[in-house]
Amino acid sequence: MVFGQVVIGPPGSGKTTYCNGMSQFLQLVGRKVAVINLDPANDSLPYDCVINIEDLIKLSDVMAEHSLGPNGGLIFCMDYLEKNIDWLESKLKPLLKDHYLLFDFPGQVELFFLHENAKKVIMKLIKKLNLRLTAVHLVDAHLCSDPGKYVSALLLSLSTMLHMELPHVNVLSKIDLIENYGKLDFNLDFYTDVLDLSYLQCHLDQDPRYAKYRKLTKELCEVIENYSLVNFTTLDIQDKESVGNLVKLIDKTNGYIFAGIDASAVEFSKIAVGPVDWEYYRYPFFTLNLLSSPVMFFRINFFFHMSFCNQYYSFSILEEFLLLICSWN
Ligand SMILES: Nc1nc2c(ncn2[C@@H]2O[C@H](COP(=O)(O)OP(=O)(O)OP(=O)(O)O)[C@@H](O)[C@H]2O)c(=O)[nH]1
Repeated sequence: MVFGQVVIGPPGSGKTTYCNGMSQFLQLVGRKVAVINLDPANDSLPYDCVINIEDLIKLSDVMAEHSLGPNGGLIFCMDYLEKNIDWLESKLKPLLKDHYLLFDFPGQVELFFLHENAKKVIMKLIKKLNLRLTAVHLVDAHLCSDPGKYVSALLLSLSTMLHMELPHVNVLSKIDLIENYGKLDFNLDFYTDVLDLSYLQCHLDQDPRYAKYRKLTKELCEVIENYSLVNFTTLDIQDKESVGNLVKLIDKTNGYIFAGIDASAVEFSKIAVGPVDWEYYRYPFFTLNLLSSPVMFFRINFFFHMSFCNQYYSFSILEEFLLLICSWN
C-alpha cells in the first residue's frame, strides 16, 4: 500500500512551500518521499521533483497554440493529463515500492470543486495503483481577519471536500503571520473548530445598506453549519512541531499509522506512537459490553474513529462485531 498527500488550495496559499517543507520533514523522520509536480504553471520549483507535468505538457505551449489564458490553459492541461494518465502511471510505478507521495496541484480552485479532470486523475491513480491519499487543503490564515473572507474560505473548503471525496484535512497555512493582520475578533479556536458561526454576524458591517449582505452571510453560515463537515488545523511550515502535528493528523486520515509497516522504528516512535493529543479525542468513542451467553462475557471496545474533517473511518473490528451479533442470535 502506498500513502501520500494531494496538496491543493487557492493560489498563494503555500502549496509549493508546503511540499518542500513537508518532504524535508518526512525525509528527516525516515520516509522516502517523492514529490510530483502536477502544476504546469510552477516555473521555479524549490524541491527536487521526481515527476514533473512539464515533461508531458507545457502551459506556455498550450496558451500559445490554443489562444487560451492561464486558467483555460490549466484546465486544458488537466484534461490532457487525464487522457494521458498512462504516462503518469508508468512514472509512478517504480516509486510504489517504498515511497511516500506528495502531489503538488495547481492553485486554480475551480479544478477541485467544479471540474472533474483533476478528481478523475486522482481517482484513477487511487484505483489502479492502490494509493491511500489524503487531500490537504491549504487556506491562507489571513482570511480569518475578515468575517466575509472567512466565510468564503469555509465555503471553498466545504465544496472541495464534497467534490473530492477523499480523506480530507483543511489547513490554515502561514499561521505565524496571522497577527500581522491585526487582532482577531475571536480566539483562534473559533476559526479552527467552526462550532457556532452566528457570532460572526455582529462583526459584519452594520451599515443598513449591507442588510442583504448580512442576510446572505447568515444563510451561507447556516449551510456550512448544517453540513457540519468543515474544521481546520493550523500550520507554520517553518515550525517542526506544527508540521509534526499535521503529519500525525494526516497519518491518521490515510491510515499510515496503522499500515506503515515499511516505516523505520525511529519514525514510528517519533510520529505514530507519540502521545496522542487532544485532536484524537475528537472522534466519538463507543464501548459496547455484550453478554453473548450465560458463561461468556464479551467486552468489545469498538473504536469508531470518525472525524468529519478527516473523513477517517476505522472499522477494523467491525467484522468481529458482526460475527458476534450473528453468534448471539
Ligand atoms: N511566513 C510564512 N510564509 C509562508 C508559509 N507557507 C508559504 N509561505 C509563503 O507564501 C508565499 C506563497 O507560497 P507558495 O508556496 O508559492 O504558494 P502556492 O500555493 O504554491 O502558490 P501558487 O503556485 O501560485 O498556487 C511564498 O512567499 C512562501 O514563502 C508559512 O507557513 N509561513
